[in-house]
Amino acid sequence: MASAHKFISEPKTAAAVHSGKHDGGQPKPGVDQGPIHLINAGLVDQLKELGWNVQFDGHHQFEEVSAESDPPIGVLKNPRLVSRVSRSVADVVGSHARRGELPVTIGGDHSLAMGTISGTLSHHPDACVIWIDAHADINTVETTPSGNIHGMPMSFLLGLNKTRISEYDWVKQVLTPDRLVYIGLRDVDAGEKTILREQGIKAFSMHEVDRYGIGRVVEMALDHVNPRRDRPIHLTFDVDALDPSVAPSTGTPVRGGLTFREGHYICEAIHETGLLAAFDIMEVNPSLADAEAVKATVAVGCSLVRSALGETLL
Ligand SMILES: NC(=[NH2+])NCCC[C@H](N)C(=O)O
Ligand SMILES: [Mn+2]
Ligand SMILES: [Mn+2]
Repeated sequence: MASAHKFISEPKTAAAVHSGKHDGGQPKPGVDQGPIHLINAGLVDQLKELGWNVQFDGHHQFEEVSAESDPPIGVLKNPRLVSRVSRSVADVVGSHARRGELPVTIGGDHSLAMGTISGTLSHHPDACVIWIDAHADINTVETTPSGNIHGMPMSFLLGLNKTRISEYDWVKQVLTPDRLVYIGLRDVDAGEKTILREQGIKAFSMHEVDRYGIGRVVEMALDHVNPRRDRPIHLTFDVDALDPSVAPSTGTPVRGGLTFREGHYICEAIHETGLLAAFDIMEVNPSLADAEAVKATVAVGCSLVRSALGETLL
């Protein structure tokens, strides 16, 4: 079919690996070191071996915002730092996308998705978002139980906050609830459940993964956000979607998660659509486990990126 795969008629060959060294969206130190570990594990060369022309931007040195000059706004913690870092990530991802490259962002905490998704949508306004996570990260200023902004990026992207925080005015409300789908959820706050219901947002929790199997779930997720398979896809993957036995070194682990294969299957299946426009791997925190568990988490982070960028088993 000529029209079905418009977006892939020119296959992408250039990947821009972008390091989101950032921890301001949550309280546990170390998640800003995640990208250093993935790069040191050889990710760039691994992608080159897959045939990609890889440009590594280096570890981004974000503007410093000292804790003293960043008091909470309402309940939001580190609000200026998170906003400024995400904003510069949006610029970087957007400019790579405009050059026809596939931006791969290595986090860092998941508040960065405010930036990565804003960047993707600035170039592909019709893109859809597939969000792989134990958490929905859709708390609003009104519902957040923690004030940690890594639990909130989706509320800003969808314009759900009733309280205006002018620091976040740059986040344009370009995504619509029908172009978002979740897979892997199992720790969703009460306020978030209400939002998902009221906004009619499609979510496949671990319950649906158990019931239908991951193959059917990915197909149903794509049918929902991408019925004609013509929308560019932004795939954002929080490693805590995986079971803690697979990815132990992360800030908010939740038992009962995706298996190693289920996680990789998602990435492989999205690659097969030919529609992948941007990929994020988030929340690897190398300081929360012993050396062996850290190594396993970093390795799985790298292999998820490889799967999303076309590594196959045969
Ligand atoms: N990106 C993450 N790991 N998010 C965890 C969010 C946890 C909780 N729902 C909160 O709002 O604080
Ligand atoms: Mn997350
Ligand atoms: Mn999570």
